[in-house]
Amino acid sequence: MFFYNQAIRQLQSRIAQGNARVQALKEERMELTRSFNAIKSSFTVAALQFFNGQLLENKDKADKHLDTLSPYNKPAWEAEAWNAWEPQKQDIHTPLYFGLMTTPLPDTDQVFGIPTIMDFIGHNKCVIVESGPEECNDVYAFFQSMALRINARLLHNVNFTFIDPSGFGKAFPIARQLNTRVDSGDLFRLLEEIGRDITRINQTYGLSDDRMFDSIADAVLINEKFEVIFVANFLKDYDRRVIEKLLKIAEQGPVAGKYVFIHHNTCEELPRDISLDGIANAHRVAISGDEFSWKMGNRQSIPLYWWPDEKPTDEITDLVIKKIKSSIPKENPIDWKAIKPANYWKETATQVIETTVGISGNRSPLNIWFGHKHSEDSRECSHAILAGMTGSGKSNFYHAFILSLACRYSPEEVSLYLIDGKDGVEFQDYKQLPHAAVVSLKSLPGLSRSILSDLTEEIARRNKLFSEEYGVDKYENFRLKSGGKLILPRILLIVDEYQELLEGDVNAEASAHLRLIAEKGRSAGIHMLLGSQRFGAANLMYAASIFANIEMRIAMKLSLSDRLALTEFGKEGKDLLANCDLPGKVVVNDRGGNDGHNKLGKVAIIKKDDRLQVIAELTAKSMEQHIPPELLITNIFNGTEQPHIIDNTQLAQLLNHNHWMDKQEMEQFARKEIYHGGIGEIGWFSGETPFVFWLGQEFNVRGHSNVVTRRRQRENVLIIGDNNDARYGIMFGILSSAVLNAPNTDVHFYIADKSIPGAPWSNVLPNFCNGLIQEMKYRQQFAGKNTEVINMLQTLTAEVAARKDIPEEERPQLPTIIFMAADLDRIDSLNLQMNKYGSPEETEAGKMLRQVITEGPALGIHAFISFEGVLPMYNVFNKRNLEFFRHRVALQMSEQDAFDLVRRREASRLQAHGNKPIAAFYIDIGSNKSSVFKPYIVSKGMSETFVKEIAKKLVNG
Ligand SMILES: Nc1ncnc2c1ncn2[C@@H]1O[C@H](COP(=O)(O)OP(=O)(O)OP(=O)(O)O)[C@@H](O)[C@H]1O
Repeated sequence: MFFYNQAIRQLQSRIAQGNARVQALKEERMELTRSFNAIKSSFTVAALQFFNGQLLENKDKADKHLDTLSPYNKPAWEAEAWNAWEPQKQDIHTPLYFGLMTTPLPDTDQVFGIPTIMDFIGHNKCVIVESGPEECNDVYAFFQSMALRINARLLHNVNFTFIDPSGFGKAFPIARQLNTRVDSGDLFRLLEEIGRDITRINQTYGLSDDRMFDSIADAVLINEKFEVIFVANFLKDYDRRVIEKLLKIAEQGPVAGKYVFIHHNTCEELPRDISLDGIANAHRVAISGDEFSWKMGNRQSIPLYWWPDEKPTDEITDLVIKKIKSSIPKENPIDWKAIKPANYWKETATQVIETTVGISGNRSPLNIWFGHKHSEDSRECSHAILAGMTGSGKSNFYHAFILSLACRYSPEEVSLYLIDGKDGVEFQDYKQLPHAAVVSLKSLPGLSRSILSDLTEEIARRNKLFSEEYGVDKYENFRLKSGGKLILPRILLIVDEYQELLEGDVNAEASAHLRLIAEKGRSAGIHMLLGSQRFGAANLMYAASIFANIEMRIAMKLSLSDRLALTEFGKEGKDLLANCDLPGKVVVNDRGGNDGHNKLGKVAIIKKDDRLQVIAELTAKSMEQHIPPELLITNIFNGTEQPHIIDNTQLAQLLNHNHWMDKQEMEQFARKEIYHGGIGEIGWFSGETPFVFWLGQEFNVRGHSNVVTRRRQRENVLIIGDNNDARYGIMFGILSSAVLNAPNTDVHFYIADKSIPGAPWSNVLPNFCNGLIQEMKYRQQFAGKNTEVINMLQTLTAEVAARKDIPEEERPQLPTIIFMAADLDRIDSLNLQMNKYGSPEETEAGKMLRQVITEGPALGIHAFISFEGVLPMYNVFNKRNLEFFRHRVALQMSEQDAFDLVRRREASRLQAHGNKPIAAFYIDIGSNKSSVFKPYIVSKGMSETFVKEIAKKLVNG
């Protein structure tokens, strides 16, 4: 019995044990189900289907299903899938594949596996991966994979930061292939920078847990990017400040679009009062030994084994990155919204000129302004500086800025001086812009400097005018006091590549001018915007005083070294600049770079066609509105090219007068200051029948070198030089000017041309005679053959004799005679002959020539004689005949010849800057006035156009 009882008890106990085991198994199963259900919530439908057993039951079906996954979420890096992959816009919120999870199925020897996919972007999550020291490399491999998957997901909208103080970056070989935040080497500073960025983004866009970075409209995000921060071997070589900062970023970052992956090496102990468990928003995984486990929150439940996503091969990494880089950045260019023509020119520049160039932050306008704002604590902003490396979008900035300004303000309000300091032709299209007073392309530094000097003179002129005539001390008060009676626009000087101005500036002239404009420009209503690759310039003197007056700082993408070395912005501005990684992104600060006033924005892009259309509309508007003609003059200067006579704004005044000016009008025009569109020739008295002939463009903005002849002795012109294109260009300029001085009743032409037949320049003078002079019915004679030239001299000497017989008081009525003769040394009978004593003597024909030269000018017959060199000249003239030429023009020649001809060394140094542009020297021996200029070019098409233009305007009116 006892035996049975004992057996029964044993049985009962085994039953109880069995029951307990069944109960335990039941509980285990229930726990398993609960856990799986919990896991389900973070899996996509795709994953669930595997979970439901399909992976095991039907491998084919499962494989098929795998095929439908996008490469982003496909386990393993399959070359085939990524080869076919096209980077394109996608839903950034879909979960991210991050490894394979397996678990042994209860009661079977089968293993169940699912791809794990975590909610990431937009889910306020960070990731903490724990590992022992042995598994560090597995974690780094996993991070590499994550970085590449995230990059493939977010394409150009993400930046990465890799932190690896103990391994000196070894953990992240992929870093060099991705866009990374610039690391100055100071980890704490880097994290501080990220922290400030988070604050700024939260504040700019009003972000919170309910309204996270990813939910802001795409359009607003044009200025911002997601950022993913990978942290290797956490705790080894991380100091306390860094740890605290990092954990804060991990917690706070996701709202502002900054996500952190931390690798926690568990062999390093956390400081006692710091716990990673405190990070509520972490996905946590652990890699320990050969067992991987998945924790849901803090709960360790079922034995799940996590196989982290493997590192992609180098080939796949290269392939994916290459595809991303060559895809077009998904950035939203901002369209330049033109103001409607009906709304052009509605603003006045009395206090400020201000315009929008793009948008900043949460869609507020990004403005650039100059002047004095009485609102906003009465601030002034006189000048601006813009820095951006090549490709940063500087050119587009200029276009957007110039044109939106030109649409808002009429040429009576704003006048532009545009200088392209380097080789660029950026401002080419603005030659037609009615606001452009000066457009200078490919300028030689000397020219650019002269523009600055021009502006400093204008400052002095304006300040004098304001104080003496209006009793005020600044532009704004002048505007108010003058009540619009005197029109004086604000002037804005824009110099691209301003550092070029300082090239070869031994006397620091440019620096001195810049300083003066910087300090004194504001009161005169003269502002400047200097642009360059970087803010400073090596040769800039007085930089401190210049920059102290440049309140507006504009920075686009800068080279790393320039950004780190910046002093023009505070800490905040420098941080913000890290965001300027695409063309058009810009940081603007209108308070001298002070923190708290930076705006990160994007410049609107304006296409070339739109640009040209706006310019055309503005030009048309300037015609309708009867803007004073002197405000519409554009002085064009192209540094390396010869100028065309059409670009001569003084001459254009005569041309645009639509009929020849009468003597009084001419006198008025000639005496008007060059700055106001006149010739600046105060000694012009119409009683002396003066004529003005232009030779070429001076090496300054407004100047056009000219010869003014009067009816006095010695008023002849010599033109010497072996550059025939230039020499004939000068003659062409003289003849064209003559036509503009007076109608056919008042000028006659005698032209003798002995140029080498067939030479390119040989038809300049005949063409002129046959074309313009004939068409406009000027009396003219042309001599090409030797005998014709001799006959011409006879006619002219007879004319001299006849004029002498006319009473003096009647002589002013006689028409002016222009006698132009080229290369007369090619006529033997004009060359000096040796007499029997061996000294050179004039021939008969030579004597006639001398008579015309000596007696002609006082009688209104002026000779314009040209030779290829000083020697050929001495074949025809005695040295003493030279004194009858008050006006002398020389092209590059030897020092000896230069002294002989123009008494100055300059003529031997004309081409010191190189072959282009060709330069010439003019001197008035009488007054010692001299100038260096670029002779006009005679290109056939252009000259004909010009000639036709003259005929059309002056004859037909
Ligand atoms: N605001 C913008 N938005 C979008 N794209 C822009 C913007 N600004 C410029 N880009 C693009 O960037 C490229 C470079 O622009 P841009 O020529 O203005 O730069 P840059 O700094 O003047 O360069 P470079 O000095 O080489 O002339 C162009 O293809 C242009 O279309």
